[in-house]
Amino acid sequence: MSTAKKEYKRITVKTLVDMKANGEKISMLTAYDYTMAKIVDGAGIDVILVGDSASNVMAGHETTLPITLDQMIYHASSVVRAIDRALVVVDLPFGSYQSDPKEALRSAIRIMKESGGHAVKLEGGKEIKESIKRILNAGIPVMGHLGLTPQSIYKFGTYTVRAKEEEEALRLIEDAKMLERIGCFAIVLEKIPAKLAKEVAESVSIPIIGIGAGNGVDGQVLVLHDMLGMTHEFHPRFLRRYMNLYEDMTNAISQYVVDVKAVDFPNDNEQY
Ligand SMILES: Nc1nc(=O)c2c([nH]1)NC[C@@H]1CN(c3ccc(C(=O)N[C@@H](CCC(=O)O)C(=O)O)cc3)CN21
Ligand SMILES: CC(C)C(=O)C(=O)O
Ligand SMILES: [Mg+2]
Repeated sequence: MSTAKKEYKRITVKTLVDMKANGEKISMLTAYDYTMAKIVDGAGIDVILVGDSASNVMAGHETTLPITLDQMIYHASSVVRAIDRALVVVDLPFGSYQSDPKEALRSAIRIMKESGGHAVKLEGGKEIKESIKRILNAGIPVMGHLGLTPQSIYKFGTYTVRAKEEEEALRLIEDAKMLERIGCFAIVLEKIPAKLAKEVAESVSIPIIGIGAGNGVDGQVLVLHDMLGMTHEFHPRFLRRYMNLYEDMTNAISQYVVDVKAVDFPNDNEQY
C-alpha cells in the first residue's frame, strides 16, 4: 500500500507556515468520525478539517446552517481520538460566532476544551475581524475562510464562482492580508478564479488552502466523501473523484442482500 511521505512527526500550525516557506504543498481533507479519520490520518494527510459540511454529508441537510456547536464538538472529539499526526481544524458553525466577539470566543473555547481540536476556522473577512482577534488573543489558532462562504448562501443565492469582479477581488486580497496581519495561520479560499487565488497566495506568507481555487495556491482541501465518490449527486468542476465508492458500496450491499435471501450467508465456517 502506498502512503504519503511523513517527514513531520506531528503537524502544528508552525509546520504549515514552514511548509509554505519551503514550497511544500499542504494536503487537507475533511473527516467527521473516528473510523474515517483513522484512515485519513494513517494515509499521511497534513490537516483534517472537521467541516460544518457534516451538516450536508452526515446529517443530510441542504445547507451548512443547521448544524449546532454541540454537534460539531461531537464530530470533532471523534476525529481527535483517531489521529496521531494530522492537525485537526474545526469549523465554528453558523450562529456560534456572528453575534459578537465574546460569543465567538466562548464557542472557540468550547471546541478546544470539549473536542481537543487544535484550531478553529471561521468564514469571513473584516466583518468578523474583532471576533478573530479575540479568539487569537486567547491562544487559539485561527484559520480564515474567504471566497465562497457557504454559511452566507442565502445572501448570495448560488454556489457560483466568487470574486469575478474587480471590486470583489480587491476586497478579497485586502481581507487575506488583514487575516495574516492579525495572526491567522492559514486561509481557505473557496471557488475563486485560479489567477486571483495565485495572486492572493503570493501576497501573504501564511498558507492559502484552495478548494476550486486552482493550483497556484499552497495546498488543497476536498470533502472526503466527495473525493471517495460517495456523494454521487455532487459533481462541481473542482472535484476529482479518486474512487467510486457509491458504486462499490451499492454492489457490496446488494450482494449481501442476495446472500442473506439465498441462505448463502452465513456458511458453515461463519457460524459457531
Ligand atoms: N459534499 C459537500 N462537498 C462540499 O464541497 C461542500 C459541502 N458538501 N457542503 C458545504 C460546502 C458547500 N460547497 C459547495 C457547494 C456547491 C458547489 C458548486 O459548485 N455547486 C454547483 C454549481 C453551482 C452554481 O454554479 O450555481 C455544482 O456544479 O455542483 C461548490 C461548493 C462546498 N462545501
Ligand atoms: C469545504 C471546506 C473548506 C469546509 O469548510 C467544510 O467542509 O465545511
Ligand atoms: Mg465549512
